[in-house]
Amino acid sequence: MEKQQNYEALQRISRITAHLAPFTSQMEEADLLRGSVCRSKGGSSGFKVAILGAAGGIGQPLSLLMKMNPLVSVLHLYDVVNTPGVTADVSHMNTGAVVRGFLGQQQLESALSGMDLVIIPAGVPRKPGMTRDDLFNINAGIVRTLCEGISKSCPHAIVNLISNPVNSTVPIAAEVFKKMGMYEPKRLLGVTTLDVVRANTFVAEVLGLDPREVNVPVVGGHAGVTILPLLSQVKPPCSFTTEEISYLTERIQNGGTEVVEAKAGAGSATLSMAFAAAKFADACLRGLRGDADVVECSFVASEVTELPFFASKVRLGRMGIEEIFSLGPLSEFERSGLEKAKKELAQSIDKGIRFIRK
Ligand SMILES: NC(=O)C1=CN([C@@H]2O[C@H](COP(=O)(O)OP(=O)(O)OC[C@H]3O[C@@H](n4cnc5c(N)ncnc54)[C@H](O)[C@@H]3O)[C@@H](O)[C@H]2O)C=CC1
Ligand SMILES: O=C([O-])CC(=O)C(=O)O
Repeated sequence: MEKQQNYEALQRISRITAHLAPFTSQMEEADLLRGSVCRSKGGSSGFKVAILGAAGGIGQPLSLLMKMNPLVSVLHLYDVVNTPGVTADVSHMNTGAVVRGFLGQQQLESALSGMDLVIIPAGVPRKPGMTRDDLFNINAGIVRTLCEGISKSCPHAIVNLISNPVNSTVPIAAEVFKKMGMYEPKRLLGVTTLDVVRANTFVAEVLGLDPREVNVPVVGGHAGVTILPLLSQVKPPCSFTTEEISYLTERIQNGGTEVVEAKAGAGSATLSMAFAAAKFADACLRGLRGDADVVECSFVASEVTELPFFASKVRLGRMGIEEIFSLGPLSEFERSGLEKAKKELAQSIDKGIRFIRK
C-alpha cells in the first residue's frame, strides 16, 4: 500500500518536472522535487542570516560555522560563483538552519530579503607584499554594490563587514546607506574580532595561560599601526616587561601579514577569520535576542575620539550597538600608539568617504 502511494507520488513529481524541465535550471528542478516530497520546511524560529561572498576562503568555513549556530533558522549563501555546490554541501548538515543558495547579482535581492544579519566577506584578499589598502580599488566597488542591495532589501539588518580594507569599507558602507536614506550607525559593524582572537592567543602563550581565559581589548582600526592592543587592560590582570609589550604589539599588528606570507600567494587568513567572524556574528545574534552583557570590539561610527569611526569595545543589544565604551586609562606606550593609529585611520576613513561622495 505504502509502496503504491510512493510510486504514485513519484509519478506525479516526474510529470510536473517533465513539464517544467525546459523552463527551469537543474538547481530549481531539484528544489522543486525536494519541495514536493518534504513535509517540514523547518526554520520556524531563530534569526535569518545571509553571507555575501559565501563561496570564498572565509565564506565557506563561515557558512559551515553559521549552519552549526542554533540561533540561526535560515541561512542564505550568496556569491557570484560556486554557491550551488557550497549550498548543496552545507545543506546536508543535520542542524536546524534551512540553507538556500543564491548566485549572481540578479539573485542578490532574494538573498537579502528579510534578513536579520548580513555578513560580508566578499572581495579579494592580499598577496605577499601588498597592504590592505592595495585592495581598495576592487573591494570598494564590491562593498558599494552589496550595501546598495542591503538598503533596498533589508535596510534594518545588522551588517558585519569583513572585506578589507575595513578602515575604508565601513565608511564606504555608511556613505552608501546615507545616500540611500537608510543609515543606521548602530547596525553597521566592521569586524575586527580576529585582532582580539590573535591578541588573546599570543598573550596567553607569553603568560602560559589558557587562551580562552584571556581577554585583550584591541582598539583603533584593522591595519598595521591602527591595530592597537591595550595590554594594560588585559583580563585577567597581569603585567608585562617592556620587551614583551613590544613583541606582543608588533605580532598582533602583523598577524595578518604573518598569515599572508606563510600562505605565499594563496590568500590571507580564512580559517581563523571564519572562527572570528562566527564568534562575532553569534555575539550580534545574542544581542538581538536580548542577552545581557554581550561585549565585543568592533570598528564603528564613534565619538570615542575625534575620528568619525574607531574600533572599541561595544555592547550589543536588540538594536545593534547599545553602548560604546571609552578607551579607559592608557599607558604611555599606548598613548603614543594611539596618536600613530589616528593619523593613518583619518586618511583611510577619508578615502572611503570620498569614494562615494566623489
Ligand atoms: N576583517 C578581517 O579581519 C579580515 C578580512 N579579510 C578580507 O576578507 C575578504 C575575503 O577574503 P577571502 O575569503 O580570503 O577571499 P576569497 O577570494 O577566497 O573569497 C572572496 C569571495 O568573494 C566573492 N565575491 C567577489 N565579488 C563579489 C561580489 N560582487 N558579490 C559577492 N561575492 C563576491 C568571490 O567570488 C569569492 O568567493 C578580503 O577582502 C580579505 O582581505 C580577510 C581576513 C581577515
Ligand atoms: O591580512 C590580511 O590581508 C587579512 C586580514 O585582514 C587579517 O588577517 O587580519
